[in-house]
Amino acid sequence: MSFIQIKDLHVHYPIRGGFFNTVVDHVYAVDGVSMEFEKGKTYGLVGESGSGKSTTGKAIIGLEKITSGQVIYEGEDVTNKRRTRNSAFTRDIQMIFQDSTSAMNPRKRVQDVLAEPIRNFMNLSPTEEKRHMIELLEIVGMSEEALLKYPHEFSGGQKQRLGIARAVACKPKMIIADEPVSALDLSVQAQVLNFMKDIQTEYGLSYLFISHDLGVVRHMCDHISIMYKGRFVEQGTKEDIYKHSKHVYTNRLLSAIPTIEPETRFERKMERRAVEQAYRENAQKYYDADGKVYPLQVISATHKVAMSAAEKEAQ
Ligand SMILES: Nc1ncnc2c1ncn2[C@@H]1O[C@H](COP(=O)(O)OP(=O)(O)OP(=O)(O)O)[C@@H](O)[C@H]1O
Repeated sequence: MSFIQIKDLHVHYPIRGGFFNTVVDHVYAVDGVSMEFEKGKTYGLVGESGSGKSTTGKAIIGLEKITSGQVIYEGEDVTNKRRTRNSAFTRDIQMIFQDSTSAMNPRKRVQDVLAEPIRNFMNLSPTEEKRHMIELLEIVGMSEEALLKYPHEFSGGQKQRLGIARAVACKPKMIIADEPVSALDLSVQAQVLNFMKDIQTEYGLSYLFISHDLGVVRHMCDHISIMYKGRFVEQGTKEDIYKHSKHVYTNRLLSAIPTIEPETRFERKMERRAVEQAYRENAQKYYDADGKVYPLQVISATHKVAMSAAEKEAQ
């Protein structure tokens, strides 16, 4: 049973121009995305740069204005109260970014960074607050001394852990993780990912895991949505996506996962070439959810949509 539903989400950014700086067009960053989240599951959102992944995550949590669509939380429409103080949605849904420190004030010590969500959402005495902060640091494998340090005094992996500590401070139900490990070394990536899995079990968390890397997503996610030009072109379980993908676009992302086995390297290279060729031939077309390819209708300089059902029928 899903506890969050996203219905037909659109985020369009106006493009201004001309002498009077009027709106001349829009960037259709997210263009009709729907998804549902169940408790304790991990959902992957994958696509190449500019496909609209971050905008989707930020729109869900309320950091981007929604042009149209709905966010339903525990049966209630929270579309217009996603960032209101004291709302359950604001407390329960947290976000972490590629560089967690960019979301932390560099002039604040860790104790102030962690205290912020605690003071906003939990009514604790100063002693309880300190105890809670120490517990949070323990959960992310750090000691009490970290409380008096500044964010720049930590390594990349440690900063990501601090970002996670802050995100879980108020026991959220879901974390939207936008490329949480892509700025880290491979070995540190594995540590942070495994750690995220551990706290998921401990807190019963759901994740929306945003990444351009299908290799990382395979490690983490139960359900995967492939995003292309602001829309989902394919959605399914890990099995559906990695074993039975239908899309030329998904195939292209899959073929980009590096292999370390020398015996399959040559076949993979040839496979990649064929997939790349198929993608190039169809790059200007729309990929239907069943894997069929249709011409795009150009409706503005920046926006192209799929043909209507009637037009497909006529094809
Ligand atoms: N504030 C903004 N104003 C105008 N256009 C924007 C704005 N933010 C994002 N966009 C555009 O919206 C589209 C989607 O951007 P978004 O950052 O969501 O993509 P992404 O898939 O997360 O890419 P990346 O992996 O590089 O972060 C892009 O074309 C981007 O240029």
